[in-house]
Parts: sequence; structure tokens; C-alpha cells
Amino acid sequence: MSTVPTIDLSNVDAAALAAIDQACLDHGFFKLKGHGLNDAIDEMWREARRFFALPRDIKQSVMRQPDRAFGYFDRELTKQRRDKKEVFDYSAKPEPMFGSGGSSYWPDDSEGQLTEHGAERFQEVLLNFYKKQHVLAHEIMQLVCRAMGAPEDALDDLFGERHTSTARLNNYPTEDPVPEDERDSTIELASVALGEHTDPGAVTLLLQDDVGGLQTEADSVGWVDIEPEEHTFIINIGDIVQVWSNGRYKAAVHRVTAVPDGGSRLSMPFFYMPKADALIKPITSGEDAKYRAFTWREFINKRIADNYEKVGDEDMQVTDYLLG
Ligand SMILES: O=C(O)CCC(=O)C(=O)O
Ligand SMILES: [Fe+2]
Repeated sequence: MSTVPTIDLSNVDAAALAAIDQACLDHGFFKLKGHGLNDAIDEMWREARRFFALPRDIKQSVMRQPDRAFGYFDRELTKQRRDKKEVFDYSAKPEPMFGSGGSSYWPDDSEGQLTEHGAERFQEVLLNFYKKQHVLAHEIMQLVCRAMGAPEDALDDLFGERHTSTARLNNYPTEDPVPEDERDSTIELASVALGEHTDPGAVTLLLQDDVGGLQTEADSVGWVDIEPEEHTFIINIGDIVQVWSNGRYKAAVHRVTAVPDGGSRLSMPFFYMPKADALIKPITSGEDAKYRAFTWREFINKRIADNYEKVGDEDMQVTDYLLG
């Protein structure tokens, strides 16, 4: 039996829930088919490829800024090491995450530059996909609640219309995407494509292309490859599921190994996250809470601040909220 089970969303029975439970106890990853989004996924791959192939000046024109949380970025840190990747962050919510305001982060096509490169439908395709992923993420969250033994709607009120989910396109080239004269010599480039980490939110819905390299760390067997499979979502649980389950489930520790020379790798995560003032605390019954309650706003702001801390400082973790 594969350590990373595949769930068919069109046929979720008791065995599927048991498989999700087992996976969340061991490493926090499962795969998902039967979601009905195959065509939408194909369209997303096309737009993602076109976006990253755009000339650097177009991508740079929508570079993430201190006052603009979304857009293009090519120098992200994980655990104080620079990842060899470029990203595009977006959201279909009218409000940016926490009132960070800022100007539009969508590349401008008024001079037909996107059209020229075949990416004229970029914004429309991404926003439509965001909405579909949001519906799917809610369904998956309900499955995880049932796997945990909680009512399926136990967490619905913490999300609602004010959820703060974000989505991203990732491109991992083998060449450093940051021009040489802009590299910060104090921040080392990681030896892997993406350093090991947990996602801070509830559940992540990820699509990866056929290159591979994603791994999860299982209690039972150590690092496990998550093999690419066409039209298959890879689902992982984040830090706050660890709290909701009172520590029974572990937030998935994952990484991406170095991309083979001369190639590149694409992935597209959707991070399902609650509303800013959601109070996060264990929802399991019949046992003492192992974590103290905190708001999602407090937790995510601390995690974001960590990205700007100086090299070498320990990141904050959800275990900082353990009681006793
Ligand atoms: O690229 C991948 O497969 C993983 C991406 C990821 O873990 C993340 O963006 O948080
Ligand atoms: Fe991740």
C-alpha cells in the first residue's frame, strides 16, 4: 500500500476516511482525484508557463512590495535560506490579506505585451481557478474534520466569506532567477529547490508538473517521494490542523529537491486559510486542550514577519502555543 493514499472525491467511503486519518497521523499528505477540474487544470498550466516565460521587465513591473502583498517575487526565503524559485501570488478576494492595500499586482496589457506572448487571459483564468479551488478546499476541510472524528461542519464558521486564502504559481529554474548584481551576499542560496517547512494554514491544494522532487517526511519511513500524477491534486495539512486535532495530526513537513540541471519545474498551490479573527484552538472532545487559543491574524502575522527577520534566527512554530 502506498504511504500517500489517493482519494476519489466522487466516492468517499469509510475506507477513504480511514486512509486520510492514517496519512494525517504519519505525514499529512494525500492525493485527490474525481474533482472534475481536469480542463481547468490544463488551462492553468498553459497560463503559468506563459507568465514565467514573459520578459523579466514585465514580471518585475508587478514585483511584491512591502505595501503590496501579491504579485511576482524571485527572492523568497524558507528558514532563512533563499529558494531558487520565482513565484506569482494572487487572490480573488476584493480585499488584500490584512488591509495591506497597495496597487494592482496584475500585469498590465494596455500595450498588448501579454497578448503578444499569448498570456492575455492570465488574470481571468487565475481568478476563475481560485474560485473553483476555494469550493474544493472547503470540501476537503470537511473530509479532514470527518477523518478526525469531528462533525463535517465543525470549522465552517472560521472560514466563511472572509477567509484569507491565497494562491501561487511557483517556477523552479536551475539557473538563479535573481540577476547577479541584485543578489544579497549575506543570504545563501539553499541547496534544495525549496527548503523543508510546514504550511501555516489549514489545507493546501497543490498541483505539480511531471518533473517530481516533492517529498514529505513520514514518522514511519522518513522522506517519501510524492510522485507526479496528471490531474491529481496533492493535499497537505498545515499548522492549524495540528492544533484543531490537539496534536494528533501533524502538519506536513515537506520540501522540493534540486531540479535536474537544465530543466525547470512548475507547481501551483492554493493555501486555504481562515478569516483573520478566527480563534484557533483544539476541537477534539473528551480530552484536555494541549494548545492555547490564538487568532489566525496573530499567527500568520508572526509567520510573515519571520521572512524579514535576520538570518539565523529560529522561525516561530505552532508548537510555541503548546500549554504546559
Ligand atoms: O512546489 C511544490 O511542490 C511545493 C510548494 C510548497 O510547498 C509551497 O509553496 O508551500
Ligand atoms: Fe508548502
